[in-house]
Amino acid sequence: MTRPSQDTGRAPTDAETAPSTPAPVVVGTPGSFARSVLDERHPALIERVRRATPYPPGHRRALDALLDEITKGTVEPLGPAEPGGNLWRDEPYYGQRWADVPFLWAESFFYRKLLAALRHFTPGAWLGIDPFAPFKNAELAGSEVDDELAALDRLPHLAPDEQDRTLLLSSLWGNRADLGFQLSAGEAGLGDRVQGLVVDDSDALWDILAAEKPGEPDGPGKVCLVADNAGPELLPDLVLAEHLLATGRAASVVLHLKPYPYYVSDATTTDTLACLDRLTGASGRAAAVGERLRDAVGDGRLILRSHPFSCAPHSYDRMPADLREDFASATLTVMKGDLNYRRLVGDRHWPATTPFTEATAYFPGPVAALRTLKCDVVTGLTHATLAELDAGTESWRTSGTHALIQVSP
Ligand SMILES: O=P(O)(O)OC[C@@]1(O)O[C@H](CO)[C@@H](O)[C@@H]1O
Repeated sequence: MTRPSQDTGRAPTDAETAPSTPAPVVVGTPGSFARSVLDERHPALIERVRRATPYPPGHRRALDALLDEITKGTVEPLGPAEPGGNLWRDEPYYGQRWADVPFLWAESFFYRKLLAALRHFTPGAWLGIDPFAPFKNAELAGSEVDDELAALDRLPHLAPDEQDRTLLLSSLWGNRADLGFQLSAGEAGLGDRVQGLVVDDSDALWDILAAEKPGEPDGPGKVCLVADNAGPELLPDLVLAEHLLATGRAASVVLHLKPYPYYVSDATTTDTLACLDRLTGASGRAAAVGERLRDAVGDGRLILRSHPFSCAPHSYDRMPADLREDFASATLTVMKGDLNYRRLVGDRHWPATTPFTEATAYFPGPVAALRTLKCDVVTGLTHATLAELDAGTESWRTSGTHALIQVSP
């Protein structure tokens, strides 16, 4: 029954009764981005994983079964003996077609099932083995990383505000180093970066982080940096973290990592230690930054945290109290990457001009998003920017050629 409005006694309009948040993105029909991830990216990934490591017959059969399930079957729960499987027991999607469940949930569960197939959590010889390590290691060892590290030697020749901007943009564009996304790009490779950002709130970001603020004699506070991909993304994130510490923008940085391998390239503690080794094993400024980061871990100014919610199939509006407390007590939380963006604003069909501040209103403190655009979800665009983007290349939302820096103070 339609209830009359309390103020006027009249029946509410459609707009007044409409839910304030749009519908979640579901995997959906062929042709959608979400469906292409399930139909193309995940099967290709299973094949890559199978080829990268000499898995024994049981593992290979389990990979076959997973491929079969995601391409032909319905969502099946984890096996009864799977360690930690109880965390996934009460999910509402078992027995449904993969195409019919929320995209965010489907992807997360796919990665969890992949780890189960490879006995990642099962005591024994394969416990804790990262199936994505061969890709991550090759990328970290690559000559492109050598070039990026060598470029750090030029940094002191820049003015301080240019140093800030260079390191911020390097962390932002590092987000293209995402092997899942590169799998979808295929042989054509990644398109060129577009000059300029679709939203650039970097001034607001630096204002929040200003080293000396009138009326705040306590000095800098804590910055939470919610990491995304390992290797070529995590390196500039770590360099940025060191810059925030060295320039007095942060007294401490909490680096949020994944507790286990996830979304192919997502950074774990192991990946972070590998990056520190890569830095200290370089020469010049990169090595010095690496040493300072090691010291910062040692004296508690760089804190590595891996909360289980970092691999949860939910948006951050469902974060548990201890994580909320961490973000609430930070001067700024910086969310890196596309998946964190989806989880921050909610993986929903937002009109692209919905204010970012509105979509993140629940967040317990100032929050910034640094992200290259690799999925359909976006908020905070002006009508003019949206019109311009829609008039240009069709795939601006998903091609990783566009990027944004958004801040909700
Ligand atoms: O979070 P990241 O590494 O920037 O990107 C993750 C991603 O590659 O995976 C998802 C689809 O599988 C999308 O959110 C995006 O395309």
